[in-house]
Amino acid sequence: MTIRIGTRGSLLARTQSGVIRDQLIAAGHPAELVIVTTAGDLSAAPVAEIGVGVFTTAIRNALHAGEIDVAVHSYKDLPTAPDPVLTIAAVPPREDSRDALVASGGRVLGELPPGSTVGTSAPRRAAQLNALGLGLEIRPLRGNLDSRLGKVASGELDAVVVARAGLVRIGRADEVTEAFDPVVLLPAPAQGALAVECRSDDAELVSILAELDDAPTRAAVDAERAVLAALEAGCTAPVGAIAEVVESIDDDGRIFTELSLRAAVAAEDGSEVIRSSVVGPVDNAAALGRELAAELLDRGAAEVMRSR
Ligand SMILES: NCc1[nH]cc(CCC(=O)O)c1CC(=O)O
Repeated sequence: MTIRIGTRGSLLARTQSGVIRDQLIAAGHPAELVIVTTAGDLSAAPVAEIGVGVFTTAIRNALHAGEIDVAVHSYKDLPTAPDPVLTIAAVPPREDSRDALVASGGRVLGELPPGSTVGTSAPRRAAQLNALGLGLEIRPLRGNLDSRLGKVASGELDAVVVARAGLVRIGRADEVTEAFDPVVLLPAPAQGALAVECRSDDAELVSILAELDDAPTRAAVDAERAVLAALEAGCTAPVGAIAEVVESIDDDGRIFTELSLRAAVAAEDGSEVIRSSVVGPVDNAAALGRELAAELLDRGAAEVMRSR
């Protein structure tokens, strides 16, 4: 039986799903891609308007209906609410989580004069860019990566900000003019990670896919998404979060691993940014995320998010 992998039709989606297909085939499991058209592919409106799940609902529906066996999602596009009949059977090793600038003339952010136009539709990116106080003009941006980059090449925009992982996957990482340190621009929860999903009752497939899972990436993403869920925010919220498994040394000089989590909530005009961080056990990642979200809420995160 050939495993049918549902994917969006964009170059990015087909490429990342193709990697999973190839890994399954290499492990002895015949697999093929099935293209599924999603609302996000049919509309050019900002995601904040067309709603959460625009890229993933149609693919999940195809899984529910048994038209496909596996879905490969960009993890950051998945709503935080779990689907009752589906399971994320694998979170493969994460690609670069950083946001990246692609600017004309090979410029880095600091070389863009006030008034420069920077394309992004993510409120999170707009908020954090505005908070830098560089006088940049943030412009809406949608569409596939190719058309986004085209707006810089054509001169319509001075720069765009996109996920570096996407450019790596489609082989265009060389066009990045600056990869942002998370201190400057905190990425979206789960940015750069994939979620490989199937029906929970498909036990054989669950165990086949589990071979592709990377435990440190899963822990990081669980923590980041728990922040988002606890803030009751979605993928279009002005919330950034990044977690990493790090090595620490205890009082007796023994090395052990911990999960380091940072998050930020920003007002869209950049007038306020609340940042916080926490370090804790790797095996309770979601609890760490909830702990950090509670601290952000204590410090006024709900008001800051509402201000957009
Ligand atoms: N919201 C669209 C989206 N979903 C996933 C990626 C990039 C790849 C990733 O984060 O895994 C992108 C494009 C972008 O944010 O620039």
